[in-house]
Amino acid sequence: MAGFLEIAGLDKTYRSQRAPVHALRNIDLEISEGEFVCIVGPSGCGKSTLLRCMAGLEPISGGRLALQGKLITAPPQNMGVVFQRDLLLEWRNILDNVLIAAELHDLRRSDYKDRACELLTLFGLDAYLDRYPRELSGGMRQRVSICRALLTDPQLLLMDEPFGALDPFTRDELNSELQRTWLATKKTIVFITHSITEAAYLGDRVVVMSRNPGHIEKIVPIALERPRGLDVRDTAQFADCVVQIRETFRDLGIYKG
Ligand SMILES: Nc1ncnc2c1ncn2[C@@H]1O[C@H](COP(=O)(O)OP(=O)(O)OP(=O)(O)O)[C@@H](O)[C@H]1O
Repeated sequence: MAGFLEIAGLDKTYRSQRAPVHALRNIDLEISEGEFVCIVGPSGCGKSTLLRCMAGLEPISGGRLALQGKLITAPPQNMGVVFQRDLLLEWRNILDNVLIAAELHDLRRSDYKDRACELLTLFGLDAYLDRYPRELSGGMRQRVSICRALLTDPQLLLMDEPFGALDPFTRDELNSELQRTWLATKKTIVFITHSITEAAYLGDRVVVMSRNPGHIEKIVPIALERPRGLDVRDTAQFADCVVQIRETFRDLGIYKG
């Protein structure tokens, strides 16, 4: 479905007692249902701002932002969000942490318990239902936060640097798991990352952003077959995609390597 998520001429300026900050300028982006879109860009180019606007957590200053034709003015029901910090509640066990998503949507916990267990099993955490967050590794904690975001079966999943704090092995593992989940469920995913390789591995398209103020510089389609094994990253086709993205940053003077 074309135009599942529509962003047209979006502008965002933060206003406070200090000088206004023009964070986003004239963002145009149409995302189809079931698409996996990655957004990559240097620090401060407005990636998180854009995601928070999509999540209805930040008002826009101009332009249009709509999900399935409905303007986004508050967090939509059919959306899940995963942040870099897992935001788990330390005093709740893993199952109860996942079930928070039902409580937040005013849904009955008992109706979602089976689904929570299914998701935790899918992510290899079935032996940890009654454990507490402090007993889990960083990768396991982030898996729990993905299960929480998926609990109410949202059509749209927004992910802000979810694997940025993880070691490279765990990050690879979660990249594969996320792709597998996406292929099985065909959710629409918007995924923010600082890693060009991660973006090219996961995305159907990679949106390349630049700053001052934040804007879209280029959109690179990634025509690699699915499912993608991690070794796709060793292919010439993959290298071509990475070079296209990296060259954009080099031309902008952002990437000097
Ligand atoms: N609440 C806020 N009030 C004022 N300015 C803000 C606010 N949040 C972000 N900004 C500014 O907006 C711009 C974009 O910030 P944002 O966090 O969206 O960038 P980013 O690309 O996600 O950065 P990073 O990759 O470092 O997380 C920056 O100049 C930042 O200082």
